[in-house]
Amino acid sequence: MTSKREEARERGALLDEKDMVDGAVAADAAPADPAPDEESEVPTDAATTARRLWEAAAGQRWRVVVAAASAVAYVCFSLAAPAYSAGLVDLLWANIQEAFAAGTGFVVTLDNGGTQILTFLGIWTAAWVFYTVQSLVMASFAERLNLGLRRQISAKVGRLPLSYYDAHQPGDTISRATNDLDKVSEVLQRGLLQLLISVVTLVGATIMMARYNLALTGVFLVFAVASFVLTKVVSARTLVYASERQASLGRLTGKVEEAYSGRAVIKSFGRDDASAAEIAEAAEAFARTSERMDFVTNAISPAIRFLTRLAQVGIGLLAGGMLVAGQLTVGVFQAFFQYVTQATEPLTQLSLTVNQLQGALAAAERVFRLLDEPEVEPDPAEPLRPAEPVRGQVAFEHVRFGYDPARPLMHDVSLVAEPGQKVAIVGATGAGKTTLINLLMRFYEVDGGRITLDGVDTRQMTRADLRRQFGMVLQDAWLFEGSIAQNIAYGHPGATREEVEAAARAAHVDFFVRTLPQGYDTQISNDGENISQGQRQLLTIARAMLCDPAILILDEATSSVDTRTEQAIVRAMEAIMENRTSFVIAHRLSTIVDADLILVMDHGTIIEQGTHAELLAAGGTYAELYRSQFA
Ligand SMILES: Nc1ncnc2c1ncn2[C@@H]1O[C@H](COP(=O)(O)OP(=O)(O)OP(=O)(O)O)[C@@H](O)[C@H]1O
Repeated sequence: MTSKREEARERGALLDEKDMVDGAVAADAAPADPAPDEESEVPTDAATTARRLWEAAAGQRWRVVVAAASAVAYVCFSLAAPAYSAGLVDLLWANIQEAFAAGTGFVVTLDNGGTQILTFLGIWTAAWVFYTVQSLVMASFAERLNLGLRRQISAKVGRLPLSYYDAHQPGDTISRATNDLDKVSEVLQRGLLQLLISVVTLVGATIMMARYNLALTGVFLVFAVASFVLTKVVSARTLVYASERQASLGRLTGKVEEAYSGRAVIKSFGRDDASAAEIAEAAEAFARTSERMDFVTNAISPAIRFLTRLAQVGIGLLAGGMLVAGQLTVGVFQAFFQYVTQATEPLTQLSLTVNQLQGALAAAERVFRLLDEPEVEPDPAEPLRPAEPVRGQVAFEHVRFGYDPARPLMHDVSLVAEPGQKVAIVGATGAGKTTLINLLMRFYEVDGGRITLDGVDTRQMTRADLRRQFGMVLQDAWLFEGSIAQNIAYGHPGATREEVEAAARAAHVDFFVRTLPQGYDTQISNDGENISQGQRQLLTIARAMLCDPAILILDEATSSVDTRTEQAIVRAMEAIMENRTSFVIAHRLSTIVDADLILVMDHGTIIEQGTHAELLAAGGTYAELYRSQFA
């Protein structure tokens, strides 16, 4: 949607020059920083978030159970392999020595160690199979959970009130359905079971070591505790740096987005250099935080590896002595080393995996926060409908409203638009013209009083029923990617080509469409950038024509179109208003002198209402405005 500032910039006669400049400068200076706690890497309530994720996984939980069982089986087989290899190596060693003593060569057969070698291979194959099963099952679990959450988000955004969108950047909401869910999925796939595997491996390998030799295990444990403490300290720093990096990335993308969307304003105010400098500064900050983050994460693994190598050297020296003294066999010696290697791997992983899990829980928490946002009031269970055909009588009865309930904007607005009347709304920028329409369409709910359509309170109708009675033609003519015919038929997808063309003719846009090489099949790209502002508006008039609504809301032609197009728009609007109640947000008083009712708004309230002649005779604000424009 075009921003208020852009709309204000485009408007003509009633626009205050100073507001326009202020608005544009404000656009330039608007902060785009995300709220710092929005992208936190630490969940505020990990237990609740984990429980909710578990609840969200209803129907999929068996997958976690299967994956966890497979993971444990994988660890058991991996731990069994070195122990089995100890016996195998000793057996082979004994057989080799025996063969040498007998002066015969040694050839492996099924009887002298071959069966054991095959069994050993079988153990590793089983470990590999279980690892593959857990990866596959966990991947499908994570993606299905994600799909469910993504569906919930997609349904949720339709139920969020517009006030939510006023208070949140679009990027934030999109980020919930993309980055955050991706993070949850990735960590669930790799992190969750990795944690289980790490813990079970560490404990299991240590027990196996202890079965062989307590002294050597003691040496290992000393180094293990030292590595664990080191990773803990480093991972705490990583969390801080990760949050800083995330925040600086948010600032950088915010600045780039701002520079992109505001490029015209930035250029018109000659602020290119300032904007580029801000981006460069944000990029510099991002590079600095990334550098710190990368250094810490990259430095930790070699540091831990150094410690584990020290452990291996220490254990090697000790175990070598024991081997020579005959306290250890060769098989046990090598098996012990395999356990040391198996147990040190989780040590480097553990703290970082915990960090990742925390980050994923924080991401999931943000997703749940979005899902918990208050929704629009549900439609009534037994909705009312105005009698068909809808006549189009609209009444505001003592309406009270404020975007922020603490700061009321409309105090007591009453008006009646009789069927078929043309109602013009005038007032300076920010007077509340759009707000009146927002309430009429129930984009926002009134705080007091009521609005009726043909005598039925609009809150007793479903929003869809209510909005079906309205056609809106806004200055911000929204077109989507598709053909011109599809764009015209947007509110009436089943319309035939003849109906589309008839609507286009009535909206005086048929001639223009026919000049295009592909006519009605011309594709509109990138929000209609290949179509001029005036033509876009004519297309949206044709769109409204095709729906044939009882009531029309028109935002009058802008001053940004040429006189011929403007005349076409005025003619099209006159045609579409015929025999319908219409609300016209007027920017030029010349076009509304024939209105049946003129509402003059100021500070959210209707300060005068009547016909042109009545208001002129009253000699109030309208009369003054009219004289200032036509004096
Ligand atoms: N979504 C919103 N959230 C909070 N305040 C808003 C919102 N939209 C408008 N306002 C405020 O409500 C008041 C009336 O705004 P409104 O958009 O109705 O004026 P308008 O007469 O249509 O102005 P313009 O001619 O510039 O479009 C203004 O003070 C505006 O700042």
